[in-house]
Amino acid sequence: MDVLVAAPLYGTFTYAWPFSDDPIVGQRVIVPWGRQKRVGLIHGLRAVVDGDTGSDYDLKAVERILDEGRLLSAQWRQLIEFAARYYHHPLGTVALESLPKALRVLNAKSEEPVMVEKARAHADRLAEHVHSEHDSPPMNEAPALNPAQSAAVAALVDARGFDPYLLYGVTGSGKTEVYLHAIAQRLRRGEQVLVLLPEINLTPPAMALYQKRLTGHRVVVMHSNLPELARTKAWFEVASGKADVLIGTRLGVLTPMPRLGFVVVDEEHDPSYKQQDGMRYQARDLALMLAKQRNCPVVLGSATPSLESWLKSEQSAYKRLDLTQRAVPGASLPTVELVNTANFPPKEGLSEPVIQALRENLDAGRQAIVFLNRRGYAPQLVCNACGWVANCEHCSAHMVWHKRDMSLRCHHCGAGQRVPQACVCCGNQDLSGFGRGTQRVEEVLEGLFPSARVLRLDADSTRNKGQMEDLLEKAHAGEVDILVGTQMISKGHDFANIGLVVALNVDASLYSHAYRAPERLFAQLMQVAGRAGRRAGSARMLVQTRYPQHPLFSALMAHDYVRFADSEMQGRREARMPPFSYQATLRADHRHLGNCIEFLRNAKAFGEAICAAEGTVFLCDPVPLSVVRVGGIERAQMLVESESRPSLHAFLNEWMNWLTAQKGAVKWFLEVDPVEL
Ligand SMILES: Nc1ncnc2c1ncn2[C@@H]1O[C@H](COP(=O)(O)OP(=O)(O)OP(=O)(O)O)[C@@H](O)[C@H]1O
Ligand SMILES: [Zn+2]
Repeated sequence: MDVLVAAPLYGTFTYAWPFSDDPIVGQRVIVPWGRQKRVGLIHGLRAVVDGDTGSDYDLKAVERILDEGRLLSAQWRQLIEFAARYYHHPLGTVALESLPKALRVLNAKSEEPVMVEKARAHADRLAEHVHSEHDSPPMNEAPALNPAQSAAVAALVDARGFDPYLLYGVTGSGKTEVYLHAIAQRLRRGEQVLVLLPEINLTPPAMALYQKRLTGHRVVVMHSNLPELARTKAWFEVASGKADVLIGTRLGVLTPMPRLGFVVVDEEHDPSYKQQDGMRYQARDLALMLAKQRNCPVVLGSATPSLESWLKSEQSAYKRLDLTQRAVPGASLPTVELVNTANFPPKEGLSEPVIQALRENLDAGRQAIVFLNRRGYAPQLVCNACGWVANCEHCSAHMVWHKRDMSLRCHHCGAGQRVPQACVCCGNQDLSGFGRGTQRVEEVLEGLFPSARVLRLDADSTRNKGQMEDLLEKAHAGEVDILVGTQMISKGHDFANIGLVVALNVDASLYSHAYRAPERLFAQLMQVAGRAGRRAGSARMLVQTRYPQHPLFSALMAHDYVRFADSEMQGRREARMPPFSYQATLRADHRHLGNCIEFLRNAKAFGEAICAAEGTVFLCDPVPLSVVRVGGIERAQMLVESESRPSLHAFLNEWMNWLTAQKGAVKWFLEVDPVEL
């Protein structure tokens, strides 16, 4: 019998079956694995004929059966198989790592953790799902839809079979309301619904809203920060078909949903849908594949769609649903103003017009957002005498100064240390921070507006359990006057009283060499602008920049996504960049960069031999990553491109055969559709 095991090896492993009950594909078992035991998943059955091969006698036997019946359906395996194939990742790893930990990791005594039985029993106890066309769930407190929303809902309710939609709705246009109405109707047909959100911090408000509206239905949430038991319970509820709606971050897409009938991907443009380690999948893309396999409609929603999705809608592969107005009567998009820092040099990061606007906004009793995408106090700690800069010992990066806990921290490898009393080079005690992060801006704001309640929301202030919910609740309850934060506060949240948004530090991304940087910056600025003016009353956004003439800003000031997308698309088309070409990168990691480069050169030479005849796939030269060393390991990569997706994958298949055969100390991995280059 063929068993999948989580191991960085391609293929299945064959074991003997010593039990009288028949094995079932999709059942979990315990198998011996070297000197250990591991959870395996039965993937295929094959009859071993007596004396068939000489190796039969050393075929190890399955030790225990973990599930009474089939745990994982053929439908689920179909998606997992697609993902493994498409991302060229070992199937066993993909399959097992998509499960909650309790279902794939044995306890210290090599037994299944008790948690699994608890979670399973919990789901068993839940009432069997019943539905009827007549028991319309009461949509409590739902506002009456406007005509554009109604049209969108009608399309999504009527959709049958695989049918992708792009819900292009400006910020605050009531996309959530469209999802809710469509979902309520689809639930009446007994369908299960998957709702993907890009970030954990968006799940608590979504959960509260969905539960309130969809009374009588079971709504569960799944993300990587859930306690293990809660996640395992949620998994069984969804996989048994007892839960009706799954609200999840990207890992939600890999959860089995037997009654799946509708898929929603909110904020589809968001880079967080891309997994950045292990199998580097794009959850939005997998959600589309899922909908295709399950033959059901899927809606991608955004005010700033990814160029990939926008192109599909232009080619009519996705049907577009437009919401062009804000939903709340009297609400309007903020006016966007640029503050030229050449004319208004910032003091401590804030220019005079910004300070003035903050003051007026406070006086008007409204909340403000100050957005900058850099956490910590200062990105560098410098000696004012000799110019020494605190660098990470393990990475080619500066240490970030975190003033609250007097530490220096590396944002690449996580290394931390106390701030030195004096320069380690010359002994001078005059050290200062260069540049500013959210903590420093928070401090500056507290100094400027002593009576204002300033609150910081970033990865550091929300590290402890429940902290993020508490802070967001405060912001929603109006117990905060100025919110300082990273992209965490910039998207999705429906704040009621934001009268002003200030964007700082945007210039670096304006002229970044990364080809997706403008797309990302534009989306970020549109999204954070979108937090303002969501109820009646006017609102402003101020962007501090040295380059006010940049074309990105004129589109931003006009809230004109389409103009921006058109011009960006034009550039990509001319340069044959995605979405007009398909890419993969091969990364190599080793203590010495030279070894990485040599490995990649060999891979390139072999790759060129494969594709020489065809000429449809192009291999670029290996290059070191911009942050070359992280945690003592040096990294390099090479890009592979093709204008044809099938050609690229045909090439990658062959290339993988060579790569997997390589022995040596260089660690490598392949990334398909990379976002960071
Ligand atoms: N038809 C309606 N009438 C009145 N208010 C509405 C209506 N539809 C939605 N709203 C309200 O409009 C606000 C914004 O809606 P929602 O959060 O769904 O916007 P969104 O399109 O998801 O925006 P974003 O892209 O910025 O996240 C919410 O407070 C919502 O309750
Ligand atoms: Zn480091």
